[in-house]
Amino acid sequence: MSDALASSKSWADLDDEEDARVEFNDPSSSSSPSSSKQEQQQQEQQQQQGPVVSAKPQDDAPIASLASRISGLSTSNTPPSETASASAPSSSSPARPKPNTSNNLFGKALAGVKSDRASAPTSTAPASTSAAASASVGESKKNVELLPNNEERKDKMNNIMDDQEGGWGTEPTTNGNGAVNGKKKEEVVDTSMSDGGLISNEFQVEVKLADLQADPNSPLYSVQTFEQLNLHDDLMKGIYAVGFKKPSKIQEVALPLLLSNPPRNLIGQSQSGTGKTAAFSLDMLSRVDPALMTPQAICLAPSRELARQIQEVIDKIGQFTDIKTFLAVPGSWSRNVRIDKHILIGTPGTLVDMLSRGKSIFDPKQIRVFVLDEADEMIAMQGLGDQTTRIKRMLPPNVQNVLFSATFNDNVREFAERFAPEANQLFLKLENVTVDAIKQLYMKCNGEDGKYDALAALYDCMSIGQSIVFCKRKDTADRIARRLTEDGHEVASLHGDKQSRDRDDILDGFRNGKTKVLITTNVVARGIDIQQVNMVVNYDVPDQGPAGDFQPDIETYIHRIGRTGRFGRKGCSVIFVHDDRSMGEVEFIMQTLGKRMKPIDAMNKSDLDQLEKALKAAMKGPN
Ligand SMILES: Nc1ncnc2c1ncn2[C@@H]1O[C@H](COP(=O)(O)OP(=O)(O)OP(=O)(O)O)[C@@H](O)[C@H]1O
Repeated sequence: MSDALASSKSWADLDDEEDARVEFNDPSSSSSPSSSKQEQQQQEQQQQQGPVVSAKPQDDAPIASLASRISGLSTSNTPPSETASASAPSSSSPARPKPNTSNNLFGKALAGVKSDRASAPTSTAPASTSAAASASVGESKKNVELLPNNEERKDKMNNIMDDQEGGWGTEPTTNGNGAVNGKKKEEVVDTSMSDGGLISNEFQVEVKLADLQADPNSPLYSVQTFEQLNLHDDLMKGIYAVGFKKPSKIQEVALPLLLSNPPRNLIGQSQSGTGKTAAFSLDMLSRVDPALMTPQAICLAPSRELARQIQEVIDKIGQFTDIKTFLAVPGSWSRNVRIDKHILIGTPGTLVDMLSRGKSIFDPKQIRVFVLDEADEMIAMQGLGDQTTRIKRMLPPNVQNVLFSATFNDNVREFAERFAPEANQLFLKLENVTVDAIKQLYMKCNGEDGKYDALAALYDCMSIGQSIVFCKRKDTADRIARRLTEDGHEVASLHGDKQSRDRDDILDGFRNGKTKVLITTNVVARGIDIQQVNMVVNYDVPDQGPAGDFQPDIETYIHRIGRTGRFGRKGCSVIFVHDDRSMGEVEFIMQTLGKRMKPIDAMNKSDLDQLEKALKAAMKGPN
């Protein structure tokens, strides 16, 4: 294939697609929006408050200093000299912030109940923009503005492609302790959240985390223990119950920032599968007052599947508290019934519906914490941003806004800073955004039809553990699922045109291991955490749709491949290339992320053998 970006017929054919941002419809079918136009007009007529201004800046220097010692993260409060300094581990702990028990709004919350808390930091240095964070923005600007076809890109591509010799299956791993391939293992931890929960998985995967969490270069590394994070005893019991031994980097750095008082906004970025959910869940669980029987925290997610998953995590970590959760998704609530649970987890359309009924479902003025998971998607102008902003305007001005995602591109980042003013900020440098344990491959296919043949050839590999195949369009997902089934393979398909109940059943079937291969759209590209997924196939290169000139959608690529390689596990991703344009797009992704992808041939036995070996190794965990 040539380097040129010749547009192909199959590409031009996509022009008539409806841009749903999340997934693309078969043009002949209709989609069902979560709130009707009429209801939206009613909601728009409602009186709305001005933009939220949040907590005053305060001194987070000890925490910023902690962040700066841990490689990969930069905070808005980190002086340049510290950010540039070594990433060596330190045994010293930062001063622990103390919840402000005199604060009326937060005084009775769980965070304030524990008596033996350390003092809060006292100085009042204002927040500043991190030099390291700015540097990473500059870098990403430089990369993202370019599409392939210039000299700089070619040079960079040559460097990336030159680096492709050698095997890619099971190379030995070393860490800061000198352990090689797990020889120094002390403990075996099963971190499966599915264990003992609503959904149990017969396909248990064991992983040894001790070495990874002792490696300063790992996003799972921390210098502290959960015990040092000043959490309530009942939440500590929950953490032990789910099997967490040590916080990840994002948990260790974000939690003190989230829990300090007065509450302050936070924008947090961390790689996929590094434990962001537990970080914001612990914040919400710490801040609500169990004695007050009304919603006090809202967590929004872009899909019902992710909202359900987050609810499950909160319920498990909060199982020793009296805090109750409510799932706010289409079909889960009644117009006549007031909600008396403490934490709402839901999708924006449903929350808009609920709030359009004034205070009859719940009183928005009681909300203290507003969390956006997958925040870049939730505030994106072309995405769910409208609804999210409308919800926010109905909340009290001093609500704590918490925005988490694995990706924040430059545009979204600016918007996030306006959405969550004066926030503590934790951003990754572009080169750290993807998880190294995910082996990224690309596969040349013989035209659009050849993609199906390649997928069928990969089936045996895909069913070694569990796999997710991402398509651009819902009808493609259905079509290839049907063909694979007719060809004797067991697969399920999931997308937004399915009934809610069916969607739940299909994902549960996949989560508990009954289905090994899930063919889907971007509806589960983000957030879904199924640890035994060891392979992701990008059947179609993700693109930005008509609004983005069909350019490659780097963020979606990162989230899709992030469905594997969760919390220290290994995984493989394969992206299909079927013409010059898709090749150019894959090169662009490699260039932007600075990561090589190895070519692999579905018809080459040796390649498939290697893939099989890598996938089997990935099933056993990181070691
Ligand atoms: N401290 C910990 N120790 C062990 N396992 C953990 C810890 N924190 C989280 N996990 C596990 O790591 C997995 C990934 O966590 P989570 O789903 O929160 O990732 P995430 O950062 O939100 O990813 P994404 O960006 O894809 O949404 C989960 O299975 C969770 O149970």
